[in-house]
Amino acid sequence: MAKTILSVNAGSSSVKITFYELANPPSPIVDAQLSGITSPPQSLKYSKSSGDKKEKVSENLDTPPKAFKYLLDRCLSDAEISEVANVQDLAYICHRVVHGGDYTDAIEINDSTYHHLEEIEDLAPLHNFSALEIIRSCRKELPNVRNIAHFDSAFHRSLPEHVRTYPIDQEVAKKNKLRKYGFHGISYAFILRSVAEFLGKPKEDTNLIVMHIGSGASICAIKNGKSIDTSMGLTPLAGLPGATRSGDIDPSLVFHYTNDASGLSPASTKEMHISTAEEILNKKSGWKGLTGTTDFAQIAVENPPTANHKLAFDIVVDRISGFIGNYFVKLQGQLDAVVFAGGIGEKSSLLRQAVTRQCNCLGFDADSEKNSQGAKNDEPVTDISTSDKGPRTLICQTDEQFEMAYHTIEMNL
Ligand SMILES: Nc1ncnc2c1ncn2[C@@H]1O[C@H](COP(=O)(O)OP(=O)(O)O)[C@@H](O)[C@H]1O
Ligand SMILES: CC(=O)OP(=O)(O)O
Ligand SMILES: [Mg+2]
Repeated sequence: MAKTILSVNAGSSSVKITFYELANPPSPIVDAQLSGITSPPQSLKYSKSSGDKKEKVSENLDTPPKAFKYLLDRCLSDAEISEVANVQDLAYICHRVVHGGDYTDAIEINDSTYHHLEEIEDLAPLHNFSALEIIRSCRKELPNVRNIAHFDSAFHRSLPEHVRTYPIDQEVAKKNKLRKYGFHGISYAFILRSVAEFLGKPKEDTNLIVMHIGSGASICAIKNGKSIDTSMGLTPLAGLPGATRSGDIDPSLVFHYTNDASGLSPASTKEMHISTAEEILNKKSGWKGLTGTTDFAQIAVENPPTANHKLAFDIVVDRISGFIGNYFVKLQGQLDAVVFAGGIGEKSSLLRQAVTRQCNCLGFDADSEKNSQGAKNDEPVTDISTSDKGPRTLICQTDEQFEMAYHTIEMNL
């Protein structure tokens, strides 16, 4: 029996798991995704070679660990895919861990690396806590399987010092590890490889502005295959607004919003401590704070249902365009392509249209017909540019689970 590899991607609004045959490149067997974790009802998308289907979920799976357990049981109990039924054949479980602190590459989890990850959990409690809980349960339930942690922050190891440093007292900054880390790096690594291949260029010669726009949204400037700036910071709160995250605001705002900004949020638990300010800016802001919905498909429509829906759309377009202008300058206009990715970047033609129109003066544009047709089904990269000249406008169907499986095999552990 061939060995298998499982990739687990616990995001802010979804958990996605994929089983692969352990081969180079890894070949997918089954993929199960649960979305709507922050806004019930949750829905399950289940895909294998015989086709895709959507399934209703009757249990309330409102945390990533609950969703992971449900998805795993769903795959393991599928009699049609005998390849994954036997957990003895599972060689690796790859885990997406958003914050990797100073780690610059993926690592195998053992007692010592696990404890180190627990120590840096406080840097991003809202993100790392769930991933660590999933890792803990895998180590306990499947003790013979090797667990590999892949970090969103690792891709940004190349950020220049003047970009990653905050202008604050450097003694405090060093002691408390306060700097820009950046996230969505597993996705950026997949996109860089796929786009460089599509353009027929070596990664080392490729310059891109890439948007990963999903429930969490960020943007990255890639120069000669390396991240030179990105919009998220110490935590995934900085930069662009997200489904429930404010993105950049004046930091003083929190003290005017609530008198109790530094108090413990009622959402804190014995194991996970978060302040009221963190809770408000991470969970109660973004387009949910503006409109009440976390679903961007209800906001990116021709006729928005309320003025606040239109405002939310305009804010997102404005903030994205601002970063594109900034990164265009940092790349000195030497740009091969502008890339849209992530749940929203890949699916919302309206968002792509509005952003490319706003940035039209930089020499790239989207063809309205190609843009409305969107990403081609089985192809990672689709070109939606208007002309053959200038930087390409691309959609990339990013795949963090694949990237983790691919990189695990590449690491040759
Ligand atoms: N057709 C669409 N138009 C606009 N937004 C969409 C569309 N389809 C899905 N989305 C949005 O994509 C987001 C989820 O993106 P995804 O990258 O999967 O999120 P995450 O990984 O952060 O959980 C949700 O906000 C959802 O509403
Ligand atoms: C880093 C981050 O925001 O991740 P996600 O978009 O998956 O929530
Ligand atoms: Mg995601």
